[in-house]
Amino acid sequence: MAGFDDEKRRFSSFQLFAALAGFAASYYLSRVFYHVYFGPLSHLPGPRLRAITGLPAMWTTISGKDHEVIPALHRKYGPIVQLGPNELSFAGGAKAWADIHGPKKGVLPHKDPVFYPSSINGANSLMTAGDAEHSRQRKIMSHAFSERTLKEQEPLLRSWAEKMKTKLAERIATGQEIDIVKFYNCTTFDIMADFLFLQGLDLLQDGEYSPWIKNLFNSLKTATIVLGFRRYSSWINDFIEYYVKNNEQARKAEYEHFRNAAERIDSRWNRAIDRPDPWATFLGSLTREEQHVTASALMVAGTETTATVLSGLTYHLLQNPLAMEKLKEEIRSNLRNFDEVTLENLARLKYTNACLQEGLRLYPPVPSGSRAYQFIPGGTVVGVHHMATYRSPDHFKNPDKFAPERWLGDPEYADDHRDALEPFQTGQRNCLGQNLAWHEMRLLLATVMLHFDISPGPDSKSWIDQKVYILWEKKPMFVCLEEVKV
Ligand code: HEM
Repeated sequence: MAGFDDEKRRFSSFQLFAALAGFAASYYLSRVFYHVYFGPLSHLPGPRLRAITGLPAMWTTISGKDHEVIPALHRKYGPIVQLGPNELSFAGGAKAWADIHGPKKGVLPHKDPVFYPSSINGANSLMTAGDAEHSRQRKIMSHAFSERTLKEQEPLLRSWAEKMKTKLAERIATGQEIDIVKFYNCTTFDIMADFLFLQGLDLLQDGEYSPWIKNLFNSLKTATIVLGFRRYSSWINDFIEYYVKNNEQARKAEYEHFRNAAERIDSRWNRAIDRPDPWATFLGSLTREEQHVTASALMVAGTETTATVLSGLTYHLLQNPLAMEKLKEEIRSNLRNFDEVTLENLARLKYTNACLQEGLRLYPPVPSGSRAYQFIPGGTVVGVHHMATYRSPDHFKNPDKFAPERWLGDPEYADDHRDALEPFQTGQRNCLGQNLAWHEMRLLLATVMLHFDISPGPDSKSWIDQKVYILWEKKPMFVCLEEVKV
């Protein structure tokens, strides 16, 4: 009899559990059903599965395929695509840029805190600062990136370009292989370190990455995978925020990057130099903690980006020998020797500038763009997708073709929407370093083209087959260089 009672109790507990589970499942399904068919995003195009679950968006991100999958979705569904239950991607050209990022007086796109997690020391850089703090920091920092300040730093920039040229020539003499991507990276990291810390990182000296920079590149894939999971679920995000935020072991790579930048900032103030140091003014107006996070941010934002454009452009020039010849001809006929390679002279070279625009279009350094969030409805993450915009036939004729002429008034490309290209983003949160980036890109490109004939090395055609972990996972690009007497 007792056995029968036990059995009955067990049966009713099972029934209760099943009823609760059934209730939870139907509640969840009805919410999903409501969201997909009647919710505020229900009228927007995109695959139904993506409206139901964030899994496909997570998978696209962690498999490094954002740059292929999202443009393909835009080609199928149009300029607005729902990527996940609360995520929209835009590829609508100039209007999308203006609607999402501005300029709109007084309205800042609020940044997605998942994409821009809090820093190690709790201070904010421009990238993560809230609205009020952002305008204070931006005002302080904008002097450092003005044309006047950059002109003051011209000798420093030119000295690094000259060093790159010397080191490339030395490498040719040794007969060793030349990975041009590495040389561009070594140069841009040395330059940024020299601005920030008053001393380069000695990367160009041997044409090799230091452990700090190797660690930085290696950590991008893990960071993207963590980001994919954080965006998939607010529970996972909360868990990571709670358990990982102050766990130095779990954030080892981040801590190492931060410490490397912070230590060098501290020692910059004890270093005596005999050259102008315009960055002292802006860095000195930030708190020491802000200086640390700002240096950490600039050692990524102001380095790899510029080297990426140069690498992508070199790839496209190697695949388009006629364009390469035209570029060399413009540079060599206008600049007779390195003394004439000045920021002012370089800004006048039309074909050089058109090649760089085309390089930025075909291979934008942050291919997926950043995620701001706005209020359509509250909390929906929105962003303009660079690759989807720039490879869209709605905006550019022959979108996959390298055609610098499209920036030079060629009637064949008269209907291109040139104002859709905004690699530096628009609005109050656009790239503060774009003037510096332009000078640096022109200077390093012209230095290579003036002094060397460059031709493809082994496997260079397939170099472009890459994944994206926030930034391009750039492979080595081996090239054959021959020095030209100028
Ligand atoms: C071709 C090279 C570059 C490209 C394509 C580029 C692109 C961008 C983009 C798209 C943003 C917006 C990011 C976001 O909101 O998440 C940005 C922000 C920023 N970039 Fe660049 N960047 C380049 C080079 C540089 C350089 C050389 C520096 C400085 C040395 C720099 C400093 C910054 C800073 C400080 C911000 C944050 C601005 C703010 O939030 O107010 N960038 N950049």
